Amino acid sequence: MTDHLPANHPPVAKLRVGVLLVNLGTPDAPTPKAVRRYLKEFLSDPRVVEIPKLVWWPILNGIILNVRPKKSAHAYEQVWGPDGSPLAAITKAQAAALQARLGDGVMVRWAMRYGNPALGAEVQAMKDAGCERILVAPLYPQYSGATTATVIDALGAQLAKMRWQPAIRTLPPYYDDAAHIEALRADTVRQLAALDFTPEVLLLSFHGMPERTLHLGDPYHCQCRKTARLLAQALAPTHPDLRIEVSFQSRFGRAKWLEPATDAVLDQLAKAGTRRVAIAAPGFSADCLETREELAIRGAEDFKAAGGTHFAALDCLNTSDAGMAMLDTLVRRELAGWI
Ligand SMILES: C=CC1=C(C)c2cc3[nH]c(cc4nc(cc5[nH]c(cc1n2)c(C)c5CCC(=O)O)C(CCC(=O)O)=C4C)c(C)c3C=C
Ligand SMILES: [Fe+2]
Ligand SMILES: [Fe+2]
Repeated sequence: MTDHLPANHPPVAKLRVGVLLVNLGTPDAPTPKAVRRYLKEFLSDPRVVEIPKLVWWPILNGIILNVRPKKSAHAYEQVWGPDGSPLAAITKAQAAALQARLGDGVMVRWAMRYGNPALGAEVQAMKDAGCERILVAPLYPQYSGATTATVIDALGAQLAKMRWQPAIRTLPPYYDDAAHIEALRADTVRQLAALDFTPEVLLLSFHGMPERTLHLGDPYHCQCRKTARLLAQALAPTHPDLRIEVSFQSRFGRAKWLEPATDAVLDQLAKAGTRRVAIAAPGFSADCLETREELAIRGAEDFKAAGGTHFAALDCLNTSDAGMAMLDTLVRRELAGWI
């Protein structure tokens, strides 16, 4: 069926279905230069920093991009692994594991919203490889304008450049999905059983957002709270004595962020006599700087400095059996009728 094409026409590939896993993004190297490039792209997105450009640009270019890259590069250095940034390495491994589960009829790739591999380039590469139908899956359980919506914005920008667009589906937020809660429950139980102490408190730490976004109608805060409530209910039968608390981490800038703040809660817990804490981050589908450095390193230091004796940061779902079974379920559901 290709004999009508001109001789210089690009090859017409076999039709395939594609799945693109997307996470936030990360620098290419743990150096101030690479971190600066990444932060510039990330923090120039008006969905992430909702301050008028005329006000924000001098602050970003004059102060933040001169100060923060050095500090953040030092933090990245502490978590950088042989495969690079944990966020990129784990997202890549999730794509490989999902590919193995879905088989050759589906092409699974991964992208970063900021940095590399770039989302637009991956969508183009999948279309070039014959994917006329693509499921784009932002790996954020809870929706927010600063995360999920920016993935869809970047997807739209790529589609706007394409003469021959693929058909698109997107994975909805899955904060309260039974498959998600069950994966969190099972993986938390597994990790708690492997600890060499019994925590009094399980602190569920979600990435923060400016509080203003909640009042403007962003559902993120409510979705975090619901994930936490459902997970607490699911853990109650096996862990009736475990106190479960919720906090928000990674405050950025001067505005008021969602509260209570993770560092303040760890401090208060220790000062009020809690000695043994486990912390989990059910808003992150993969471990990253914010979990491995901010929680596992700095959280442990702060908790112990305030009087705590035992501290464990649990892994995110990453490529665990429970996590991959969940992704398999969520993705197959969206691919119904396509495969
Ligand atoms: C999981 C959901 C996330 C939300 C919501 C979110 C909001 C948000 N973040 C910033 C600023 C920064 N975040 C940074 C890192 C970072 N953030 C998320 C996820 C969410 N962010 C992840 C997964 C990561 C880790 C990236 C990695 O490379 O491992 C950073 C960069 C690191 C640093 O310099 O501290 C910034 C800055 C804002 C302003 C915001 C909401 C408006
Ligand atoms: Fe963030
Ligand atoms: Fe941070």
